[in-house]
Amino acid sequence: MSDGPDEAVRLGDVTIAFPTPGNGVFTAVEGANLTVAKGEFVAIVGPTGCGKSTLLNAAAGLLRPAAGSVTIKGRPLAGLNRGAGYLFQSDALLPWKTSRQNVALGLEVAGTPPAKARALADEWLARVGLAGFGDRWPHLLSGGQRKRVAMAQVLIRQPGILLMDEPFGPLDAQTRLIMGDLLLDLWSEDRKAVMFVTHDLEEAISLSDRVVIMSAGPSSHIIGDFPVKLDRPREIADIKLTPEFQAIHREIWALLRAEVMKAYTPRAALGGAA
Ligand SMILES: Nc1ncnc2c1ncn2[C@@H]1O[C@H](COP(=O)(O)OP(=O)(O)OP(=O)(O)O)[C@@H](O)[C@H]1O
Repeated sequence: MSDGPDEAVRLGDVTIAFPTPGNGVFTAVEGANLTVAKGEFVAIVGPTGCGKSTLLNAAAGLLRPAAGSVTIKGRPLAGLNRGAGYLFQSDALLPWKTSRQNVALGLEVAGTPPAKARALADEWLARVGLAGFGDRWPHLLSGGQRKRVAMAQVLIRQPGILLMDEPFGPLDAQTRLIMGDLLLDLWSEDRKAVMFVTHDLEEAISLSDRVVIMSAGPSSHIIGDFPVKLDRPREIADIKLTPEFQAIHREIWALLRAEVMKAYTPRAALGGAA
């Protein structure tokens, strides 16, 4: 892959450590390498607590690596990654604002005249399947509807890269499928780069162009990088039934399973310190 302009984000030999009580240090991620090209949808999967969110937060500029580099389109990231849009497990809807006001907020803060921001918010609400819900308060929306508003809130700002951390985590299985299809529909319109953290391997494969696997922590790093050559456009429920999907699932699970087992095995049993 070429350097710089074709890259949305590159994490080069990134190490991230957290202070622990008593002047200790906990190295969550060590020497992680990951490049996401423009237009590429990359899923990051790994055992619980391995450092997926930590890596995403480094790409967001929310965490500063102790060693290594984060570059955005070839330029070193200094401070927050302002070209990124974030979607987390819990949404950031303000309860005292309507759906329309929540979606328009980012544009208004950036200086778009309120009337224009609200008109664009209505357009985005329609694109996420919530036409006519502009006056609805967040507490009157279902979990899936709130997630749609949150998606519109992020996408309306036309981010260069989407950083998603288990965005559909709290939703029921059917709603997750529907939201995955919606995400793919919206993504296919202009193919932004996406870093998508999930613990769900099926979700990772069905959405992405590449699945990267992190080792069990601490000092987690990337141990597998699998291209997903499934046809697009994809209908998630259908694609999961194909032999191609099942073959790649088997291949990745063989690696991931071993890491998941390590994450549940006491360190002493692995020969490390207790
Ligand atoms: N601010 C912090 N201070 C200390 N330790 C932290 C901090 N943030 C994360 N960690 C630790 O770093 C490791 C990686 O955490 P992280 O949340 O990135 O994992 P994850 O793979 O996203 O987990 P999960 O799948 O359970 O959401 C964990 O052991 C966690 O306890």
